[in-house]
This record gives sequence, structure tokens and C-alpha cells, in this order.
Amino acid sequence: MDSILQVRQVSKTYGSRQVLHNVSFELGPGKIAGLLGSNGSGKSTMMKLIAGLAQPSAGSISVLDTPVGEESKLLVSFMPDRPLTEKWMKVGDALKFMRDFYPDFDPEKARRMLDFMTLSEKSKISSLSKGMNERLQLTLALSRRARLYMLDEPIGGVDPVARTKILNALMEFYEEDSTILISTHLVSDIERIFDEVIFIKEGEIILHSDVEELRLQRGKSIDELFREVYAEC
Ligand SMILES: Nc1ncnc2c1ncn2[C@@H]1O[C@H](COP(=O)(O)OP(=O)(O)OP(=O)(O)O)[C@@H](O)[C@H]1O
Repeated sequence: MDSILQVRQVSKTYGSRQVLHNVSFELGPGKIAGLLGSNGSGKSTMMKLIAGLAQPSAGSISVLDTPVGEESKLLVSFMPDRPLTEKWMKVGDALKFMRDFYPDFDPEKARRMLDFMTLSEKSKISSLSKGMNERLQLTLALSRRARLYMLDEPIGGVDPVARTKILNALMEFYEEDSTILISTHLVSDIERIFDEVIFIKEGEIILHSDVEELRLQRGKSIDELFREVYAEC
């Protein structure tokens, strides 16, 4: 398998607290993978390390054989769980900001996505609802021509209608040769789009599997399995 992402024996410690324990996994091209875990299991920390926004305490990460650093940031588009945009901006300013910052940002794709999302370039970001803001952040992240997209809780805290819209946009605008890693604990809404899932519990990977194989093997939906595994958390 050609690997897009390689995570090798990564640990992360904050002060005296170890939040990731010897994590290893790989993702191939053209996959949508779910990074699933309950609150505090280490999903955001893992994504920040892959995005190069924090350093592992041990181990190594590479994207398309490029060790995580300045160069790998050009290959990875990251939608963090908190917006990168400033509240004073209008949606159009956010597009300009992205174009100035990232040479691979595609303004045409962003405009098509904004239409799909029923978002106007003239809207002030501070006036957007949480669901609309999530739509904007997803638009900005997916409008880069990256090889790996990472979306941290893209449907967190939004209503079911907005969730469906966000997931439909993801399927509509996803480039099929790229790879997407999506963190969430809201599994039932989103499991239909995953090719594979990674379960992370207390900073350790406890399962990494193809979704179809897992459903066949266990005779359960991913959501049912998730609820079983995290029942005691
Ligand atoms: N900068 C930090 N300093 C100290 N502890 C941190 C820091 N960032 C995260 N943690 C701790 O690391 C653990 C994992 O947090 P993380 O945000 O990665 O989990 P998560 O799975 O994304 O959770 P959630 O679903 O709640 O966002 C938590 O116990 C958190 O308190």
C-alpha cells in the first residue's frame, strides 16, 4: 500500500501527563477514515501532531514520506475544532486570507462550495450560526488542493439538518485520490461515509479496521460497536 500518512510509535506528554501512548497507524490514498473516541481520548492531540502544530514527545510522523514540519504543512489541510478565522472578517475576507496564505487554495472551488452551503461572501463571520460557521470552516479546509485532509469534529454541536448538509458537502467535494481523517464521537450520523475506522481510547489505538470487514465480522454497526467499547468511559 502506498502510504499517505505514517504514524510510528508516537507518544505525547503534557507535563507529567501522558495523553498518547505509543500510537502507530498508516493511511493509504483515497480513504475516508474516522478517528473515533470519547471526550479526552486524544483525537485532537493526534491531529495537532500530524498537522505539525505540536511536537510528539517520542516517535515520528510523515506525510507522503515527508517528516512532519514546514514542508509537510503544504500537503495537509487541517480543520481544527476551533475556527482559524477572525470574527471581524466577512466570508469573502476569509477566502482572501486563505488564498494569501496557501498557494494551493482554489477560490473557484471555494465559491462552488459556498453556493452549495448557501453561504454568502458578504456575511460577517460573527453573525454566522454555529452550523453555518462549521460549513464555512469545512469549505476553507476542502478548498485547498492537499493530499491529506484532517477534520476535527466537523459536525460537533450542530443540529441534524446541518450535519446532513455538512456530510453531503463532504461527499460532493471530496477529491477521490486524497485521504481524509475525521475525528468524532458522533458516530451514527457519519459512519456511512467511512472506509475505515480507528478507535482511540485513553491515548491508545485499540482497533483499526476496514468498515465493511468490521460490520461483517461483528454483525453490528460501527455506532453499536463504538457504544460497546466506550460504555465504561
Ligand atoms: N495543551 C494541553 N495541555 C495539557 N493537557 C492537554 C493539552 N491538550 C490536551 N490535553 C489533555 O490531553 C487529553 C486528550 O485531549 P484531546 O483534546 O486530544 O482529546 P479529544 O479526544 O480530542 O477530546 P474531545 O473529544 O473532548 O475534543 C485530555 O485529557 C486533555 O485534557
